[in-house]
Amino acid sequence: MTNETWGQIREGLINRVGKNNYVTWIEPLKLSHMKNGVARFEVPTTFFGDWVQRNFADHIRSHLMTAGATIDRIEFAVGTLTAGPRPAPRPEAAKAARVRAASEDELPGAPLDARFTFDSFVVGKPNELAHAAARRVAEGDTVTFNPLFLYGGVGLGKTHLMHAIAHELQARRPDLRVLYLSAEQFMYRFIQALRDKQVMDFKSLFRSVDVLMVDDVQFIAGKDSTQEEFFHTFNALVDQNKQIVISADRAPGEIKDLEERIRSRLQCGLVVDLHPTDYELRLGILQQKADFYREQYRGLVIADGVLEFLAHRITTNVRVLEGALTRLFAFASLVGREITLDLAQDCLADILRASDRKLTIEEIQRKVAEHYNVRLSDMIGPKRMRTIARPRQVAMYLAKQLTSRSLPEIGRRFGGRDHTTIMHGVRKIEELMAIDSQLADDLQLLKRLLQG
Ligand SMILES: Nc1ncnc2c1ncn2[C@@H]1O[C@H](COP(=O)(O)OP(=O)(O)OP(=O)(O)O)[C@@H](O)[C@H]1O
Repeated sequence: MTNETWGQIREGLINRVGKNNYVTWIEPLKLSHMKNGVARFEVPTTFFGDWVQRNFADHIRSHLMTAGATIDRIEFAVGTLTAGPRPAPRPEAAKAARVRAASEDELPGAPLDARFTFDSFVVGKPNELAHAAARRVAEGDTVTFNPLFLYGGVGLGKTHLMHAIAHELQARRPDLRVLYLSAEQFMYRFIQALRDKQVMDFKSLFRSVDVLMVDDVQFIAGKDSTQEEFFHTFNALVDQNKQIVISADRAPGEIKDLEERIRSRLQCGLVVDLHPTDYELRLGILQQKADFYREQYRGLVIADGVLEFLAHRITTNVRVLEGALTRLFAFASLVGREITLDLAQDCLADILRASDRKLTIEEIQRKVAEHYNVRLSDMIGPKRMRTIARPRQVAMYLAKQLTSRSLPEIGRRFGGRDHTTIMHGVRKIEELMAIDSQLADDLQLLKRLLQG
């Protein structure tokens, strides 16, 4: 394959990586040679090569393979043409390319996943506020809250919502310069700019955007100079009334080793929580994905009750839920069978087992404390009055019933109590349940809440 042929086929990558990324990172690549399963591209800077390697090499490789080439590896080299008819670039040309790589027109964003749109985002009680706030930002008209801070546990849709905002903005307001990247990529770029003595370029690039979206911001906690730079970028953009969207796995106040001034700035806008999914949301997501798979695997039948079973049993996170459904459809199509409950149990045994194990003693303590309106710290503390000791025993009982932890392990999580204390608590609750219907009802409710 020649560089000219590459020039013709590379356009197909626009759909995979998005227009911005295509122009910034794919177009400047020159194919220098392709032999022995290695495709080598010429790039303007080492940073450029590293970035493309990390973010787009897999896409490029699979694109080349689709075009009929056999490629095991993609390599990037700075301005060295080792084969082919093109002469090696002159130093001025390399410099011009470097300047272009950092010029204002190129945004160093991460690729957007085309599947993460508002259309494919299922809204339920746990995420309705985050969704509404994201929609508002995606209108791109006025900056009402700055920053929008989205947080929540693993796999609950933070990245999905951020990509959806970016897609929507690109469609509605193509004039806006929207930059989405992870906090890790922000740091990586910053360090690279320091190393290449291009900090001014870095600063002006990040200050020139209209919307900045930084995913997983907890990553920069404890990284002093990155935090410092982030803080200045943040302030400069807020001063210009440019929209910022941030995501993290926890609330700003709970991110350890984050400078106080950054924490307070992050709290200035709207902080919204993506709560753990509930049964209805999980079922909604499964139904949407199942519709998609029915299209892909025509003729496959999924028995009634299977989706409900999965929504009930897999409560960890949406990524696991999706993975389970993907595996189920793939497996059923391979063996040519209907997707029944039995098939699901067989095929997903490991996921179902892992999901069973996920309930933690901390969650039990939290739920019980909430239910009885006592402090979480009292669950592990020393207070002996009945209003506190009884809920604590309830939590001990549930920990024994709903987790596979041993009595000494449970004891350790209840403030280092002895296993005999836990045993006593469990027995006490068993006795009381038989005579106290209110307590029996409480336990039933708590079990239901905890098991999803
Ligand atoms: N409400 C939802 N509707 C449809 N799909 C969802 C929803 N929530 C999450 N997902 C899907 O679950 C997967 C994980 O979501 P995402 O990557 O956005 O999670 P995250 O919160 O960013 O997780 P992490 O903390 O690991 O970065 C994605 O495939 C996403 O499309």
